[in-house]
Amino acid sequence: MLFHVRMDVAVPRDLDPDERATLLATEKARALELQRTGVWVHLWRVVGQYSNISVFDVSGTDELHDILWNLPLFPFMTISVTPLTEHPSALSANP
Ligand SMILES: O=C(O)CC1=CCC(=O)O1
Repeated sequence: MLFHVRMDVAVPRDLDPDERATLLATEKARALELQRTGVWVHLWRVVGQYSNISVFDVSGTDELHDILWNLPLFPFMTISVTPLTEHPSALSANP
């Protein structure tokens, strides 16, 4: 199942700089790992915002919830999820 996910990031400004660097590095490593396995299909920065738009390809809501809940940045993100299905006019639906 495909899900459109928006993550708005708000890391506290007073977070210790070393902690911040470690947090972001850990998040990046996890994001790269999930992209390499094909689960995190798209990861785009929203222009001018500390936000991303992502597409995940997972077995269902439980897997997606588990992935998002365990992201290192999860405590500092507001996340919104939209389930996707094939559009009848998409090329993929009209071979
Ligand atoms: O910077 C972000 O948008 C949050 C984030 C998600 C994956 C990653 O590496 O950073």
